[in-house]
Amino acid sequence: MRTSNSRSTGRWHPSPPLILVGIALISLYANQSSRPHPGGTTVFASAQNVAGKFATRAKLTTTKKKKWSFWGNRRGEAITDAARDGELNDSLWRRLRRFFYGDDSSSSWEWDLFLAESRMIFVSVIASVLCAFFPLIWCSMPGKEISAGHDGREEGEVEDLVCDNPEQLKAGFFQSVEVGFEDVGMVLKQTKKDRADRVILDGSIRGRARPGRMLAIMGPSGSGKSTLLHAIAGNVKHDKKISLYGRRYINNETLTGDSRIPLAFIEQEVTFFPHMTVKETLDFQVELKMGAVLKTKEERDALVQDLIDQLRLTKSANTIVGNAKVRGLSGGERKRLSIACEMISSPPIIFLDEPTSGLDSYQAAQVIETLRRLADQGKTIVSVIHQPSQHVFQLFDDLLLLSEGRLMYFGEVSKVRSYMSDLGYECESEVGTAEHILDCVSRVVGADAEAERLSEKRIEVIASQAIKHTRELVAFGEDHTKKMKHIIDKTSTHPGTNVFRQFRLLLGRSAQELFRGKAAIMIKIVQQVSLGVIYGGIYSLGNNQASIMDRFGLLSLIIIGATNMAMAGTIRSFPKEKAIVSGELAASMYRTGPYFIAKALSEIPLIGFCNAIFGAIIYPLANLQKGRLKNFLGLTSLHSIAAESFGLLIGSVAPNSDVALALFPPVIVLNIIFDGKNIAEESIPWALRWISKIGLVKWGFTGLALNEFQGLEFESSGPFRGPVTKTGEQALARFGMDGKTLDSVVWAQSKIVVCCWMLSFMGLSLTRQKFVVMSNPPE
Ligand SMILES: Nc1ncnc2c1ncn2[C@@H]1O[C@H](COP(=O)(O)OP(=O)(O)OP(=O)(O)O)[C@@H](O)[C@H]1O
Repeated sequence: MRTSNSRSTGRWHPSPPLILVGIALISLYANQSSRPHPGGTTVFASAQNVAGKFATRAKLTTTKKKKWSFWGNRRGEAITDAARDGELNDSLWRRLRRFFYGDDSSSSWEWDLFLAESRMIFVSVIASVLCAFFPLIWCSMPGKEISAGHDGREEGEVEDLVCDNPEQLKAGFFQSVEVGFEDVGMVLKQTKKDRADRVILDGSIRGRARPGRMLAIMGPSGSGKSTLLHAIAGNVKHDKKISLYGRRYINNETLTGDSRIPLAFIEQEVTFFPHMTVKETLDFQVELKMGAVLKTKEERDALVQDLIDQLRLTKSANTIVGNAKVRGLSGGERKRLSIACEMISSPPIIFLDEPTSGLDSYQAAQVIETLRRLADQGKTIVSVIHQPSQHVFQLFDDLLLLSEGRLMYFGEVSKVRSYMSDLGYECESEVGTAEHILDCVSRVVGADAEAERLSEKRIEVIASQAIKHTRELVAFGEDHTKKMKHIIDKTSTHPGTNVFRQFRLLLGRSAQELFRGKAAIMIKIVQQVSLGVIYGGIYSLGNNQASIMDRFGLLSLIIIGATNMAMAGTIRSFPKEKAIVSGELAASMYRTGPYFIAKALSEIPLIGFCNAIFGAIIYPLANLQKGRLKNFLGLTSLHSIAAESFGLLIGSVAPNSDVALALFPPVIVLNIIFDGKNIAEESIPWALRWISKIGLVKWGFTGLALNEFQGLEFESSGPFRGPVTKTGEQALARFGMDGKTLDSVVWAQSKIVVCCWMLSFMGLSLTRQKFVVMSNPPE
């Protein structure tokens, strides 16, 4: 544990990977739009190219070893000179004119080219601002601070406690931890002026959780239990309508409002990759979290076995975790597995939000007994618990009782029954304590008015007594101006192992999940076979004039179908995975880059296999051009990868699966409209032309059309559709595909894949959870 008196500024800084993503995107854009020497421009050169577009000095290096230097807007002239000298090929000029003007016929092209370049400078500046500085702008918006600065304290009063590695958590300051809190309140501001703000926690809440003890937070539904648990942990999700205040202490030291206590937080719903066994899940997490500390496999295996034994998971060690669709662990075992995962770095404090929800009484007792054993080892345990049995209730040491956001009791579990009796709310002998106290603090609604009034009065009495009682019981130092501690837990921002190991582990997990999901694989195979048979049964391509239209129709259907399947599949499945991955990224188990690459690579074999099945059926049945099957498989596979990346992008930026699914239809419709044959490039409105450049369907269709039509010859026999077309090249010219090459298609699809990954990476980074900072309680 390091300490320092410097206070962190707490502003978000654009991380180097994000800046690189921005630069790379602009470079790709530059390469796409102004490549003076196709194939000769390096990424470095295009990055410099972009710098030139920012009206700064730029040098362009080509493989021809020619060097040009020019200043800002002289670049247009330089390109003009180069073009005059024959250095600049004609297609760039055409592309520039088409992109910016919609035609390429003007003869005053030198001046126009200069204008076009100037516009590109403008577009590039906008793009650069959006790509590279958007994260900075976004995170600088009000409420985006993620660290110190909101507690109203002077500089120098805060001491940073920097925790660098998991071993440090166990030593020193965090070895044996008491967590205290007082005057905790939360108000939900209403946006409509005529409505009063809603009090969720009333500011009367105080208590402490001590090492070796278990604190239960109880209360009727909606009383604020989960909110309080998150508020103490520093985990309340950012919402500009929320105002949170209070004070928190660790071992009697005051914490800053933005400190997140280094604890294990086990949420109500924990999701795992369903096809991994208990042991595989723990192996994976132990290696990622503790790889740097536990260097040998024996050490890691020993920790995994220890966790399995402690959490009583021995019998199910080789059972898959499962989920609602796949049969696996029982609910209680899954809960204990989630505790085991959180115990890997041996945190001294464990917070749990309703660990027994959805479990039968036997399983609930097993989970709480497990927690009891951990408390007996010296851990500090705080758990929200809902209607516990008497046995489970008695396993806890302390109780914090809430009703309607107000404190009703804080103290020992063993004393609460007599405490309520002393207040005049005697419990009948046959009623359990937990049941009785919940009855005491629950408002009667919908019964007769008298019962409602009495329950209201009872809550008032208990609440006012609780404030007095707790003030006597829980007192923290009154000197609130003393130095505060600001916890910087670097163990939660740095993965425990290097990127190559992260990549290897993530690749293994993705592949395992994919290939063990036999039902999903079967569905994909059946889809491919049925589509192949349907298309093959309808189309039988000959060489007459009508076969030209048939070919274009079939290829278009193949591409639209492949786009639909790949994109929709990813959009449906990724949000579920994102829930797990976001948690793991937030816990900094690994970086986003290795995750994306591993995910994409793991899917390639299955994509290739499915396309091979489809190709093997459709090719002979539909009588597509012989000798082009290999290219066909490569192009459809690349297209599926691109469509999956696009789906990944939508899944990453969308806040939930509903939004992701709502985005799918407009995206696919736009793709189909701009697929290269539904609207002529010249007729596309200027502002929308970029869509056709990044159109998935367009590039996929172009690729298949080039592969199929090039080298084909058609008979002059009917039925006729317009003038006689003799060669495949003439047919391609109908849709403006003459002069295009398969290389350009592969290049464009690869750029789409890379851009989608990068944007998904940014999406995941930007949608990372932020938390509300606790301010000082009002005086
Ligand atoms: N961010 C928020 N925005 C709107 N309402 C909120 C927010 N956080 C909490 N609330 C409201 O505060 C109240 C308390 O919620 P909380 O989840 O803490 O209750 P609880 O006691 O844990 O309930 P349960 O036992 O049913 O889970 C609820 O009415 C909830 O709707």
